[in-house]
Amino acid sequence: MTKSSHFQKYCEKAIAKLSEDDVDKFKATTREEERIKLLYDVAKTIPVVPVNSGKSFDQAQEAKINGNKFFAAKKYTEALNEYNRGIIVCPQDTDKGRELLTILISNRSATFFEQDEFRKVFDDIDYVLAVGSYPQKLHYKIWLRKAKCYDALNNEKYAEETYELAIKSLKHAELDEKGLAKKISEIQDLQKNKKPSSFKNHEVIPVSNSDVFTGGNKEYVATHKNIYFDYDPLLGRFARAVENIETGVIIVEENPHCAVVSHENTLSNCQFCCSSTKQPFACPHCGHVVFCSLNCERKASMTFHRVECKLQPILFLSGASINCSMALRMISQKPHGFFQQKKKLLKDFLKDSCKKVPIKNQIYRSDDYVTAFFLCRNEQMRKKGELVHYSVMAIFLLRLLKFGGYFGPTVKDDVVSEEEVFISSLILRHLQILQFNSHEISELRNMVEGVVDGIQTSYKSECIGAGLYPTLALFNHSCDPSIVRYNIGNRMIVRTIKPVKAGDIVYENYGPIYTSMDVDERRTNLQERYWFECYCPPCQEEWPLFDNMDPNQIKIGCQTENCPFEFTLYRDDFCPYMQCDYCNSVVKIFPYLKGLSQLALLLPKAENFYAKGESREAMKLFMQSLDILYKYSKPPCPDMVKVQQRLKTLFVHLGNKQVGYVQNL
Ligand SMILES: C[S@@+](CC[C@H](N)C(=O)[O-])C[C@H]1O[C@@H](n2cnc3c(N)ncnc32)[C@H](O)[C@@H]1O
Repeated sequence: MTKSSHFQKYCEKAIAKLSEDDVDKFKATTREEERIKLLYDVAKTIPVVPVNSGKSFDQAQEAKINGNKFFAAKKYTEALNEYNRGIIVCPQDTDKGRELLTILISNRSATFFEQDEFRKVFDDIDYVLAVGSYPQKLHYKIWLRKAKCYDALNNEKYAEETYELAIKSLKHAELDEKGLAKKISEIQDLQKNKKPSSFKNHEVIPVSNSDVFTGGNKEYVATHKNIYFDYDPLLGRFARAVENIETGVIIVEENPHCAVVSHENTLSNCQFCCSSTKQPFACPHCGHVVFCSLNCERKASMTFHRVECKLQPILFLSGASINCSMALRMISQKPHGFFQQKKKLLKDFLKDSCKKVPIKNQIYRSDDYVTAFFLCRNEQMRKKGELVHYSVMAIFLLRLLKFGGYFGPTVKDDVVSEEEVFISSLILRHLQILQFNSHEISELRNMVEGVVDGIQTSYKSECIGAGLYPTLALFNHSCDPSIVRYNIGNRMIVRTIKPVKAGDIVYENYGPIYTSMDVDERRTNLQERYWFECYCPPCQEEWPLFDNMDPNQIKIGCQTENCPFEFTLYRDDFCPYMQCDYCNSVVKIFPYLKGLSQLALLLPKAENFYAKGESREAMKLFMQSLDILYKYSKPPCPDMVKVQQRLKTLFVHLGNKQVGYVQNL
């Protein structure tokens, strides 16, 4: 929750109404449902204030006029912004509104045509036809535009058919005889005098090793076959490597159990898949969200957005955190019958309360509600009184669901049914789960239009939303992690950022990194946010911050199996042999220095590719360099950090990217 949110203020006010007796009763509760029942009357005093739909015919009309002016002046970016704004706010509940919408979309397709964005022209024409109120007299225009796109893409057969369609549609055009003849001859000229198109398809960068998961993990379907999940009473569940895993390997590719776009990004990123879009598709009923395709619009409208259309702006305006939106989405994305059916199963599971390790022989899938339901809540550590705030929030979210029609049109706000109590109790559990398990969804943004692939350009990673990834949520934290994450849409991709040996724990990172935050701050941060004390090597051994690392220092591990001893050498001051203080074995230093000397050639080459934006080549050389660094030395080491940083940048560039980001359409 933001510091000064309305909700928080109302929440404090409501909680202040509780008597000491109420608080004691609350502390004595053992079940979420009891907590909801106990607090409903107090929590229902928090107002649910309806927000207007965000649709306006006049604003849409104004956007069309502005857009047309920009189009005529060949200011296509500005024209697009206006048409997009008009499309989002245009009402769709009257014939007049739908007709205006189709004209806005058609005009936008003309703008995309001028920008050689032919795929987008096709999508907009499909959109016009799906809305269905485009004036018949104008139909020839969209067929003609579509035919020209086929021409530009050298698709002769479809171009021919579509030109014919344009000619046929001219019978509805309101043209006089002379105008009609002129148009027909114009189209026939286009058919006859085709110039070979110079348009090249953009290179599609492969974004993941699609072969990784074929024959992959049979139990945890989103992970690489060389990962398994272990359990320890102190650490809970965590990931380990079955076999050695090299640097750069994708070890998790996971769709979210649920994902939410943050408030600031609802007009730039698709509500359904979180991808940024320059071609928004509108919700027919509200002007508060966008979709990146008709397909996403339909999938959202048939599931969560059907209910959230009315309630999401209220939730955002309340200032509640994104975890609250996710706790609600975990419900709104399924019909309430689904949870009623699961009720008995969940209650049976809960009786057997230590279901920490997933039930053997069951497939662990991120779309399975039971999987999400049993994610870590650190329930033994939570003080009962702390749940008062979460319970009040769960009741507010339940009331929003009622307001949005989740339980049907006739439910009352001032009373709560058993079914509603059950749903609210699930929300209360979701809030606790999300506190420890949610992940940011991010994209790279570059404000400079036109610079796309040069890695050296100034992209900034921005959080666009949050998601729950039940497989990734099983990874424990280290301040020196084994992985880097990025998103493609709302899909999470996780790659190794160092070589991992068979049997090693594979670590995630929850925010604090040893190179940029000192140990006390990291430990405090992790304790406050995730409720555990960090004992990773950087915390235990107090590794220095990157700025304090000595570039002349090299650490080498003793070669005796399982011996933890490390030698520290200095580049210009070393002896050929060293003896281990721990197991007394003697280690020859020369092979290590020889191994590391390969970097003198490799790293400048890698940097050169990196600077030129040749990311594939740079990636290969940096991965090779990292393997050498880990083979012949041990962290902390400034070269390792630098190479890992480069690799992270290169990997993250394979994910979501938005060029020419425009704030607030
Ligand atoms: C996202 S969950 C990770 C999976 C969790 N271990 C489980 O059993 O489901 C985060 C929680 O795991 C535990 N955890 C994560 N990293 C840890 C670490 N390095 N040491 C101890 N506990 C850790 C903490 O309880 C933390 O709140």
